[in-house]
Amino acid sequence: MELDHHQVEEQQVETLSPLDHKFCVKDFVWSKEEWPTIDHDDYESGDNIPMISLLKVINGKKDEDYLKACNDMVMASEKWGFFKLVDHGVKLEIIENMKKMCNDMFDLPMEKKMKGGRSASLPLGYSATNPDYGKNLPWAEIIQLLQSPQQVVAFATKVYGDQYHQPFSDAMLAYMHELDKLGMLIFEMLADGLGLPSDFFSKNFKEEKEATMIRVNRYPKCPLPHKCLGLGSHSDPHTLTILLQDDKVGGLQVLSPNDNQWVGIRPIPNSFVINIGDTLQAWTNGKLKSVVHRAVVNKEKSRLSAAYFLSPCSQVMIESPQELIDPICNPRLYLPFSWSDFRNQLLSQKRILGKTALQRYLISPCSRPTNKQIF
Ligand SMILES: O=C(O)CCC(=O)C(=O)O
Ligand SMILES: [Fe+2]
Repeated sequence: MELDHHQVEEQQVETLSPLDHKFCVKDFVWSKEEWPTIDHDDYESGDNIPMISLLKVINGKKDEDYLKACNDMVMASEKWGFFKLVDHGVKLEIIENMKKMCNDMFDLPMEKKMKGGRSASLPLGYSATNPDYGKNLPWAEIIQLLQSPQQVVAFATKVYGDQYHQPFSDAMLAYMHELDKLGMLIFEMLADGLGLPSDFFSKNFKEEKEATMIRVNRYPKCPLPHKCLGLGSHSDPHTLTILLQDDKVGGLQVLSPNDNQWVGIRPIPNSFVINIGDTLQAWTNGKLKSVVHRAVVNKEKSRLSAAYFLSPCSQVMIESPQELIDPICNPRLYLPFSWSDFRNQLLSQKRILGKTALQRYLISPCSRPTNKQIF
């Protein structure tokens, strides 16, 4: 028998309820302005977002093919803030193993997962929905971990115990190691495409890995997908995001900087979606765009995504290079800031909706164009 709307809203949501509180579907209903306007599988308009292959790049030669791919990356990042990456060189086995380990963990009973539950002061570990969000709860379970091996092992040990944490820990660390390498290649390609020294970005990521992190989201089936969101509209504050979308079930939507319309990104097996974070937007004097996106849910299938957020060492100063500045037609937009200052500010803000985090570093907010997407 079909439930009516009211009965659906009153249903309990076991998979997203922490131990001490039972949520109902209605607790996850967002305010009307945020309701998705296009379905999770409406992808046509997103097909314009460029797809870049690294097939001819992985050999390491800086030839014509390499430079073309670098320019394509820069152009996509200027226009969309997003591109799709195929032939990326990360072994399928490493990706599949990470997905399996995360799915297995998400499948555990809540008491077990909650042994690795995040605390109020530190947003790392497991969480059923995101308690920071208050009114608009994300329809998602989340595992959020720093890249540091000690932290991964400590988390996995809390959930699985000393004897059984290894498969999870190894899978996560192997995945993050590969994504780090891929991230450095993308940074070098962006630098080459922008006419900067090749290591302009990548040299700042070398020693300390404390700030780089992974967020694995699992969005269960949702009985009310038109009023709920897996993840509300946001831009990623970090430098670069390497996102593994579910390879079958869509849900990632990008607010097109070109016409302010939501566009869905089609799932492509064995690909990554790359997007520019706020920090890289500031670092490139606004040339590369950090663009607002969100995750929508659906009634039929659960969906898994894993976002790897690359961040520089904490003391690195984010300051646009002279090459990207022209005092007359392209003046400096942001005050230099350290990643640790920005990160501390983000942690204190708890929840960032839309795209506001960079504003405090703007040199002259009033004289800037009023494009909501960019500033
Ligand atoms: O699930 C998705 O596709 C988007 C995830 C995302 O944007 C994030 O974790 O920051
Ligand atoms: Fe994101």
